[in-house]
Amino acid sequence: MADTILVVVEQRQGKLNPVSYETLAGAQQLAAETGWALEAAVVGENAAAIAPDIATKKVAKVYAIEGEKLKAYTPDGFASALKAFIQSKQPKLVLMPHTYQVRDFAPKLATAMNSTLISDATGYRKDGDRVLFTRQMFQGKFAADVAFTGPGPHFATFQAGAFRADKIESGAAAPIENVSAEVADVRNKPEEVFKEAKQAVDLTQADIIVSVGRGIKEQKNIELAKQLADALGGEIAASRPICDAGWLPMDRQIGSSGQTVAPKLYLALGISGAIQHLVGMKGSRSIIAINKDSEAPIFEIADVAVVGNLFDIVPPLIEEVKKAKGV
Ligand SMILES: Cc1cc2nc3c(=O)[nH]c(=O)nc-3n(C[C@H](O)[C@H](O)[C@H](O)COP(=O)(O)OP(=O)(O)OC[C@H]3O[C@@H](n4cnc5c(N)ncnc54)[C@H](O)[C@@H]3O)c2cc1C
Repeated sequence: MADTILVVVEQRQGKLNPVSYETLAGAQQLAAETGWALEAAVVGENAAAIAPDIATKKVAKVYAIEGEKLKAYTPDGFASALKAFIQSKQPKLVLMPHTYQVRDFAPKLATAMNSTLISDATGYRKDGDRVLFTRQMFQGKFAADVAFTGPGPHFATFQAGAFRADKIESGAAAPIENVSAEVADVRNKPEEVFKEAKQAVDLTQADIIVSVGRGIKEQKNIELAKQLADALGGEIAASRPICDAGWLPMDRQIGSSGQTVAPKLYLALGISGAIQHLVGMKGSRSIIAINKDSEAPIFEIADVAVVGNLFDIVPPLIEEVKKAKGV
């Protein structure tokens, strides 16, 4: 077995899913700590068009795996092509972003290889020679460090926000190898690509998020946070109690049972910082928290901690943002 980490990045319809960069950043970190080589693979139609971008990200090699039976995504097609490829390369570890598509085919792939998948990991840690993967248990009440046993290749997926995409290192253009996929029978009939309901927002793509918690007190006060989000050109989001109360739609919830985000700026208004919330936003590049309780746990991860009453702070803040933007 080669001392190699293989990252399978995700492309859909010729576009790289940006969470792939986060997984690559995590894999680069792990490769640096273990001394293992890092390679990447892109699968499906247009893989060869995506590969050059990945080749600039400090990887030793990129494989573009294409084939007639991979033109449309199917779990059978992807699992079969990757099984043949991974069997031929024998990496120690295969890492993937925990996307809808990956959750669809990765269990099948790992099982087909008599291997194990640790899914939705929020990070990893080295323990001597072992690499432990951290994942939530019991609906986010506990975080467990999980280790692989038995021979590899082993499979793990990383949650969105587990690593920061902007930490990815670039390198000299790595060689690209085009691989003609070996695909066994595809039993699935490709359907239209899954899209979330139209009204659903994809907060993972937002640069700025203003998030409200129970400190906002009443539904009518949500408007204040919306005004701040609008002034900043950001999206509004919330902690679970706000969505449970129906003050904002469920697709705006951040946390272990909501979305995981990593915006450039996360502004938390009256959010205490329960672990179930933190796991959904701790990867944000910059966190500003406004809370009247100086002991609020959110301050442990905040870059800027503002202790005070949000109703005193937010209205003048909106005015200052508007002034600075010349609105
Ligand atoms: C299985 C499970 C899954 C969960 N999943 C999620 C999830 O996905 N997302 C999530 O968010 N939670 C989740 N939770 C709930 C989580 O445990 C917390 O209860 C929740 O995050 C708390 O929300 P909050 O911070 O808005 O409210 P609180 O904990 O009540 O905090 C309100 C904060 O506002 C501050 N405050 C009050 N008034 C003001 C004011 N005027 N100005 C400034 N600050 C003020 C207070 O000091 C306090 O810190 C989950 C729980 C469980 C058990």
